[in-house]
Amino acid sequence: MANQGHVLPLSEKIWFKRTFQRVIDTLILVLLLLNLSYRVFSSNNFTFPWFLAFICESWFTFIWIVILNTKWSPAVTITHPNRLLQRVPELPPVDMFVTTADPVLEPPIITINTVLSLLALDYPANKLACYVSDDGCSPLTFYALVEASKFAKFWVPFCKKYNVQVRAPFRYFSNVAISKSEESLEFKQEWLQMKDMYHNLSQNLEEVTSKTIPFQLDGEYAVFSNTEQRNHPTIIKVIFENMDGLSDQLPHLIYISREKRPQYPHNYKAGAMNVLTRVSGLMTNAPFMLNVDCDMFVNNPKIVQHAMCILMDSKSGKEVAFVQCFQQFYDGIKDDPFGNQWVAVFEYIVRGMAGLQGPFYCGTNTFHRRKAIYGVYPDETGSRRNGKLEEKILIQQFGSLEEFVKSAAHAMEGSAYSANDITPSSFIEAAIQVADCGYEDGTWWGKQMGWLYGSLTEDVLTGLSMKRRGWRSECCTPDPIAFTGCAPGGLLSTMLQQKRWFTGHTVIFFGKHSPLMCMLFGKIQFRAGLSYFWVSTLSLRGVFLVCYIALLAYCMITNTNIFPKGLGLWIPITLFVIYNVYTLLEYVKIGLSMRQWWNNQRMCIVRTTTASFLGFLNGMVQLSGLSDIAFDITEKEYPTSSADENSTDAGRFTFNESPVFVIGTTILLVYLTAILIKFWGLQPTHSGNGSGLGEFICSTYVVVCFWPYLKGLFARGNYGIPLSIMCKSAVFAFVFVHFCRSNGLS
Ligand SMILES: O=c1ccn([C@@H]2O[C@H](COP(=O)(O)OP(=O)(O)O[C@H]3O[C@H](CO)[C@@H](O)[C@H](O)[C@H]3O)[C@@H](O)[C@H]2O)c(=O)[nH]1
Ligand SMILES: [Mn+2]
Repeated sequence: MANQGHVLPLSEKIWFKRTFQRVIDTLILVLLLLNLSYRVFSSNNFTFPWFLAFICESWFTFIWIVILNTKWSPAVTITHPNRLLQRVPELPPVDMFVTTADPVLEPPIITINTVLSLLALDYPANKLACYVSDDGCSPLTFYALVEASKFAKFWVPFCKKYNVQVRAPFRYFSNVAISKSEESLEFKQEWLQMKDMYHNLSQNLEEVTSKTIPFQLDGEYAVFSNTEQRNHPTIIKVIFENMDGLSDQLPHLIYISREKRPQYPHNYKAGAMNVLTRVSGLMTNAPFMLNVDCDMFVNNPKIVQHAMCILMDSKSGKEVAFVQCFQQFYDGIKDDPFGNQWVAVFEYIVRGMAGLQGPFYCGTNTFHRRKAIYGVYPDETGSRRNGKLEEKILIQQFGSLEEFVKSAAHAMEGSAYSANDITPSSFIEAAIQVADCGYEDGTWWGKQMGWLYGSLTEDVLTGLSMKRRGWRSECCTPDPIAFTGCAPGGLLSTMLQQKRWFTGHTVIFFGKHSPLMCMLFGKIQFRAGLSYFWVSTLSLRGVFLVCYIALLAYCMITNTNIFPKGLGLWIPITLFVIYNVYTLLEYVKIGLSMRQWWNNQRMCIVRTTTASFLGFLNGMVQLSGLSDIAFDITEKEYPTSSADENSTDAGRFTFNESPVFVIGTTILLVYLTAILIKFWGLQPTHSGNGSGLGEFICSTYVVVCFWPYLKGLFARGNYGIPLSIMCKSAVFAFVFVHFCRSNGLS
């Protein structure tokens, strides 16, 4: 039986044929090139705006080449967990990491739902350990976890007995009703019992949260007294231990709040992940690690088996550093009004990358190979760097705790995991040492290994550095989907999230781990490296688009043109039409609506001019060392029954005084002015070519994209743009228009 497993592959990778898409992709590229050459050869039009347009359009053409390259040969990896099961004695252990950082923005009830879904995975419990990192140092989170582990003793057996699919109780009970008559009486009774227990649990947490002094900080909780979020010693608590190593019990559950001191940078999530890696290295040292954000619960309980099919595949699995599952969301607002669900991006871009050296690391829903995180090269066997496993070198790299260095050496040699007869709690003291904020001083942590520091998108950076060493990655997309999480609730949190990402991308793009450097000096392949430009230029696109949009407005206001007249105009027009029809078809093909397509197109313009542009500026500030940019945590909302009452308005744009709204409002005001100037014939007349149809179509398109802002100008309350934003934008718009007119008339 075991033999059979070796003969049949655990996973298979299939590349799709996409002839039609390739033809259209190429056609669009040809049109873009045609447009550029037209600009070069019609030199009689040569002016500064014409030149700027040429630069921007060259950039757009370059981005199209990046996209075309990325989408050219998509692949899907099919996994066969049933074959894996024939090798049960070989199933490797997996350490599971959950990060949370703020009990208010990330309510503990959400975190414990994620934890419960992990504890209930269809995988031998003695091979799993769940570590929760709490950067909020919150007794509430700890309390919630303790209560959750009590509930888990009933919940996990229930899920396994009835083969429940969604094992995060809040989702399970909100989706499933037991009306079906074919269900057994026993099931119905147990179901009601579980529902009751979960209800009590969440009520209890709600009550505790609402009190000003939730509970006395004594006994188990005494360690939390006199702590501040940014100033406290390490707290590690083993909440549950699978003492006897039984496969049908519960996995270990461990709470960690790493030490924080004001004078030490804590490096946000990357710092937390590195502490988790070290603490788990001491306690369980599993060769694989699963990383999820606190809101990303398991949607497919067999996901570990699927991922192991890829990582354990005897043929190609050895070079895979990480397995990435798509980021998908539950209860996403219909038709994705804020463009934060990324469905088409995962389907086309990430799948496209999967056909090259693999998808980028998205920060959550990822299975890592511990060895790869430790900075080993894929072909290194046993010995590491210079061929020596010298302890001195290892101490320099991994830090001075001997116990940990030994565990790391084991992990790197890939020596068989010895069933741990020592339980996690016997390592607490050592674990506290490696969670110290000074432990990493002078070591390689965050620089050459572990989660890398310096960028707010530690995920992309860390993934790139592994690719640089020659590792690959794979997508794992089983049915049902692996994990689902919580998309940002509104326009503002979406923009702030994306601004953070784009700040991080800017830093990566200009840093030593930029895709270009990885291509030149690392083992990342050419096309894979080029596909990384898709992510890492997301911020730079803001600069070019803002320039282009400003240029168009300039043309309208000063009655000049950047688009050709006559026959030449057909090039951009054809391009515009084909591009839009083509992307629409792409959406329809994967079952998305036309509305969603339009929302995403619109948000692409809004996002790029706002989040990308600001992200770029922020990134520049960070690179210049002027100030450090903080990681703003995205708020996670726990669905309450009152939430869907106003669901019809859920997709409406809401505004507030945040400066992120200034750019959009300014663009809108400038364009409205420009169009008015054109209609009232206030444009200066001169002998040259005036602005024409091309400029007019584009301006209309921009205004249509910012339509929700236009409505915001006249709406009230949350839906209206606040006066202060309008005033600031009006000043900017006035300055711009004035500048154009004084320049254009001269
Ligand atoms: O100091 C911090 C800040 C954040 N987090 C955790 O990091 C995760 C991601 O934070 P979130 O606010 O949800 O950010 P998102 O933008 O939704 O996250 C995406 O983008 C991040 C990079 O910007 C990645 O780290 C994430 O994994 C990825 O899901 C959450 O679990 C947080 O608890 C910490 O542990 N410590
Ligand atoms: Mn998130």
